[in-house]
Amino acid sequence: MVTAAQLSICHVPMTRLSFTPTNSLRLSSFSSSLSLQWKLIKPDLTLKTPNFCVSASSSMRIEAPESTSRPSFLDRRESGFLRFVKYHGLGNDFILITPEQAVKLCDRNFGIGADGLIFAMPGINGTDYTMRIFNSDGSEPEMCGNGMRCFARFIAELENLHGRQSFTVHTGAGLIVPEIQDDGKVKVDMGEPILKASEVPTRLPANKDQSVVKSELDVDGVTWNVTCVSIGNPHCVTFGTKGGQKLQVDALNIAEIGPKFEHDSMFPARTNTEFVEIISPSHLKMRVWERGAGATLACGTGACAVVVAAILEGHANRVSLKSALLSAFFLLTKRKHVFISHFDMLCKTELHS
Ligand SMILES: N[C@@H](CCC[C@H](N)C(=O)O)C(=O)O
Repeated sequence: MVTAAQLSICHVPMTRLSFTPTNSLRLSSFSSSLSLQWKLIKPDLTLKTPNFCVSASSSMRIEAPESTSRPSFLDRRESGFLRFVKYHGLGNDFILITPEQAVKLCDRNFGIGADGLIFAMPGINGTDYTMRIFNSDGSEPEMCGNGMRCFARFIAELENLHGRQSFTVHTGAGLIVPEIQDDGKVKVDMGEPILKASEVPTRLPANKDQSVVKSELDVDGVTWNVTCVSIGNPHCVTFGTKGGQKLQVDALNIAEIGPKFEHDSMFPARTNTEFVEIISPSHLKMRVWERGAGATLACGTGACAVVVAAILEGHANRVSLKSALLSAFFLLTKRKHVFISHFDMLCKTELHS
């Protein structure tokens, strides 16, 4: 279930970027605001800038967002406090804020703590909204599956939308149309997976059809079999080493091996990496090392990439994440699209081909 946490953050009135809670997302000065505030955050017990302080005190509480007749939960504020909202999709967590509050707060010890920071912005190219996401290292990925599900819920809360809804969202990976179901859960058509090596992108030698499927990648003297897929963002999926034992993902030192994949010269844009254990032909287990965010509990684009790679390598059609909260499967139909959706503690990934 996607839940929300609210963190009260001590706010000292800002000279340049004062925050005015609003329902409107029509804002134009976001880019310059972001670059200004990005530099202001320094890890310290209490973060202080001339404009802003984040107190690591006991002011955090977790609560479900209320559904009231009030116009927006962002409008509810106590004097001297700003409300930030944090959502997670299966533990893959994000701070959702409006551009006026553009501050990097992903630090787990001295900020709110999150895998990424998402900006809900005005739509461009005729879309309803634009989603920009920043990894916890400050890099900007093209797309984020769980982030898009959280984004859709955030927009629904912000705009007081109820029932079945869908809207168009511009992302770095193009147009995405999340669908909020009647029960509030969000399904996202993640589009057609990209397999062409140069577009993933990867420098690994491609097969005749230009894809990199079950290819060899040397990492620290060990040869891994990998399949490279872009779900708008780059993924390297491995089911194990060449001629090695079946991968046992719980035993993997992901903090050691993950960065080596991420920064391998074969991946000019770095890569997200999914390590996958074949539990049975109908059940896969995955751990992910995310580009720019490290080990996370779940990854929507990663789950889609694993499903695609499993099909291409002929392994299986079900995926479960280490968090044990996620089980994914695919369906084959006429459109070659992958979908994620959320059913209580189940995240469904489907490949429509
Ligand atoms: N966790 C996300 C992916 C976030 C972006 C990723 N770290 C990247 O840099 O591509 C998901 O749910 O898809």
